[in-house]
Amino acid sequence: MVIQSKQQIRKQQMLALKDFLGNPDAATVMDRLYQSLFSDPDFKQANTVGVTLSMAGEVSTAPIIAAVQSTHRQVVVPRTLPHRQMEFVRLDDRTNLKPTKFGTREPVGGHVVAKSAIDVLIVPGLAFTRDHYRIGFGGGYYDRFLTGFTGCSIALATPPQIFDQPNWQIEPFDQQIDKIIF
Ligand SMILES: Nc1nc2c(c(=O)[nH]1)N(C=O)[C@@H](CNc1ccc(C(=O)N[C@@H](CCC(=O)O)C(=O)O)cc1)CN2
Ligand SMILES: Nc1ncnc2c1ncn2[C@@H]1O[C@H](COP(=O)(O)OP(=O)(O)OP(=O)(O)O)[C@@H](O)[C@H]1O
Repeated sequence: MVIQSKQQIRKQQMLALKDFLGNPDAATVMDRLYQSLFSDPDFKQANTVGVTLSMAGEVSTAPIIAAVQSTHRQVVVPRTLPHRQMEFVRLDDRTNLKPTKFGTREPVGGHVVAKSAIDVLIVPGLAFTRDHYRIGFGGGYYDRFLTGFTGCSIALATPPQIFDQPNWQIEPFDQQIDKIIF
C-alpha cells in the first residue's frame, strides 16, 4: 500500500467529493444515507444533535437539521475559537449567522451548549475508513472536540469518501468515530 500525506489525501478527496456531488445520481445515494441516519437508534433517541452548517462541496447537512427541528429537538452548530477549539451554539430562528473567511457560517452570540449535553455529533470529513478513522479539513478542530466527548459520534460517508483501510499515517491525536454510515 502506498502511504500518502494527509494533505495529498485532502486535495484528492475535495475533488472526488465535488465530482460525486455534481453527479445527478448523487441525490439517490444521499437519500439512502439520510434515511439510514434517521433510522439509527442513537440518532432517534438524541435530544441534542451537533452538526455543521454545510458549505458548497460538502455533504449537505440541511436535511439533518430539518429532521431534528421538525421533531422538536435541539440542533447545535459549531463556532471556532482560538487555539483550534470549538464550542456549539443552539440553532433556532433567532440565531445570527455570519460568514467566516474559511467559507463556513458561524453563530454570533447565542446560547452555548456544553459538550456533555450533546447526545449525537455529526462529524464532517473528507475520508473515512472502515475501522472508523477520518481525515477532516486539517484544522484539528474535531480531533480536539472529540477528546472527552461522551455522546455518539456519527459520520455520513459517500462512496468516494470510504477507504478500506487508512493509506495515511494514523497519528496519536486522531480520534475514531463511533459510527460511519455509508
Ligand atoms: N461546514 C463546516 N463547518 C465547520 C467545519 C467543517 O468541516 N465544515 N469544521 C471542521 O473542522 C470546523 C471549521 N474547520 C476549519 C478547518 C480549517 C480551517 C483553516 O485551515 N483555516 C485557516 C485559514 C483559512 C483561510 O484563510 O481561508 C487557518 O486558520 O489558518 C478553518 C476552519 C467547524 N465548522
Ligand atoms: N488533541 C489534539 N491536541 C493537540 N493538537 C492536535 C490535537 N488534535 C489535532 N491536533 C493538531 O491539529 C492538526 C490537524 O490534525 P489532523 O491533520 O488530524 O486534522 P483533521 O482531523 O483533518 O481536521 P479536523 O479534525 O479539524 O477535521 C495536527 O497537525 C495536530 O498537530
